[in-house]
Amino acid sequence: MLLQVENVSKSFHRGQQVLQHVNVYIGHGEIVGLVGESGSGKSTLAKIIMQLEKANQGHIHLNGKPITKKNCQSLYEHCQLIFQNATAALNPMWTVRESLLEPLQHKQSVSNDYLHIMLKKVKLPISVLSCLPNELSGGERQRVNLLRSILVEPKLLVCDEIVSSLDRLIQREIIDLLISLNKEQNMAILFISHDLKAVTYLCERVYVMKDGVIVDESKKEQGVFRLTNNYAQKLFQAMG
Ligand SMILES: Nc1ncnc2c1ncn2[C@@H]1O[C@H](COP(=O)(O)OP(=O)(O)OP(=O)(O)O)[C@@H](O)[C@H]1O
Repeated sequence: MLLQVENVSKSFHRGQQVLQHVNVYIGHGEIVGLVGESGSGKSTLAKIIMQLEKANQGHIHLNGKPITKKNCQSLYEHCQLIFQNATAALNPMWTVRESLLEPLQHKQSVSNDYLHIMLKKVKLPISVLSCLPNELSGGERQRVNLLRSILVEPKLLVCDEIVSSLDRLIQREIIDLLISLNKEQNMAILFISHDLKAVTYLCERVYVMKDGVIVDESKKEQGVFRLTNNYAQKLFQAMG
């Protein structure tokens, strides 16, 4: 097992229970979806997995080892988070080259050849290396963001609504890119999205969250999820 979220609960200061006894697991190289209405707690769970928020209760295990604030360096070597707002994720003062190389500082230096190969993989021209984020389109920025995360060769990529703000064609390209990265590098993906069509296309398994509770889970069989919970069925039926 790559990632195990065990019995995680979270409430913020106002006392509202945002996550309740959440259990989620992700196998090596598995692509798993997490869906649910706005405010159901998906991003909070992503932040707890990445140790950006502290759970009130429960544990996170990576490769069978508990993750804590103290050993989160190993977490960041193996797990990367990308979120919707690609603009906010990139330093506006840094060129694309600087942004791409920054997470690799503690690793051996990366050759230009390797960087060029990887740019090709995410379908970006070499010329973007000298650009600032504001000189790129939204889709290009999200690709830079994705490349920045995959250069460290993570075992798990947590994607929080990464395609929502992009047009359909670019969404599809990014999703197909995720599929090829999953195949080539056996990189597991936790794909958090409102877009149930994208989730059905990309993910092998899905969790459905409602008001901070995982209400259903299903593997994909013959292209569809076999959901049993009433709410989960309605959610997927609504996608048409
Ligand atoms: N830092 C915070 N302080 C207080 N409440 C918070 C904080 N972060 C999130 N919440 C609350 O937790 C609940 C869940 O938010 P969260 O962002 O996890 O939902 P979500 O399912 O990711 O929603 P969306 O799909 O709209 O991104 C919301 O009611 C939100 O207001």
